[in-house]
This record gives sequence, structure tokens and C-alpha cells, in this order.
Amino acid sequence: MGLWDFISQNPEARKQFDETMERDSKVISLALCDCKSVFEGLDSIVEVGGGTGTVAKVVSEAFPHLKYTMLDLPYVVANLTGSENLNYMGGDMFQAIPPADAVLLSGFYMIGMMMNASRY
Ligand SMILES: C[S@@+](CC[C@H](N)C(=O)[O-])C[C@H]1O[C@@H](n2cnc3c(N)ncnc32)[C@H](O)[C@@H]1O
Repeated sequence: MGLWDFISQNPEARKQFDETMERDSKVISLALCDCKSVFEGLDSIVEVGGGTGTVAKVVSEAFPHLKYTMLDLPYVVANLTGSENLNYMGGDMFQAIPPADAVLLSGFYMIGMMMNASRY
């Protein structure tokens, strides 16, 4: 059983995973907001595997002109509420990623390396 299957069936493991990711994501968010040039010229962005939306909330608030879409598995985003420029979307990145000027992947490389998963 893979990591995502395991934590989808174990709510306590998912909670601990999300809390760990959120702590990490706060640091990433602050760094991203300090690098305004990263978002220059972009009207839209899709964050793939954004978890509970820590990065999405901070970046979409800091850059209100940006149409921000955050994609994660349907059960992960089911109870998240977006804003004027932030839309949470449930789906499978291996099936479809909505079009945008840029794609943001945060935390995937590290997890992929840890899992040695060929899908990453
Ligand atoms: C390493 S975490 C990234 C955490 C996130 N960047 C954050 O700020 O908290 C990877 C995320 O990818 C999601 N994920 C896993 N497989 C996915 C898939 N096939 N399609 C979309 N999201 C997926 C997981 O639910 C998890 O939230």
C-alpha cells in the first residue's frame, strides 16, 4: 500500500501528516512572498498537491491579482473554503491538471525521494 492510500484510510495519520506539512509550508510561504519576481507576469497559477492550503492562502492573499487554483485529492480539499482569487479543486494530478500560467509543486520532490516512488 502506498503512502497516499495508507493516510487516506487512517485519519489520524493524515492529520499528523497535514500538520507536519503545514509547519513546513509556512516557511515556504514566507520565502515565496519575499520573492515577488517569481510571480511577475503571471495571471494564474495552479498549485498541485497543496494539502490543506497553507501556501495557497498566504500566496493568494499576498498576490491578489493572481487567479490561484489549488489541486489535491478530493477528500483533502472537501472541506476547504476558497476566496475571491483562490479556488480549491479536488482531483488526481495524474489524470488532469487545470491550465494556468505556472504550476507550483511544493514538497513533492522531498517526499518522492523518500518514497523512491517511480510516479514522482
Ligand atoms: C508532500 S504533500 C505537499 C504538502 C503541501 N504542499 C502543503 O503545503 O501542505 C503532497 C500532497 O499531494 C497530495 N497528493 C498525493 N497524490 C496526489 C494526486 N494524485 N493528485 C493530487 N494530489 C495528490 C497529497 O494529498 C498531499 O497533500
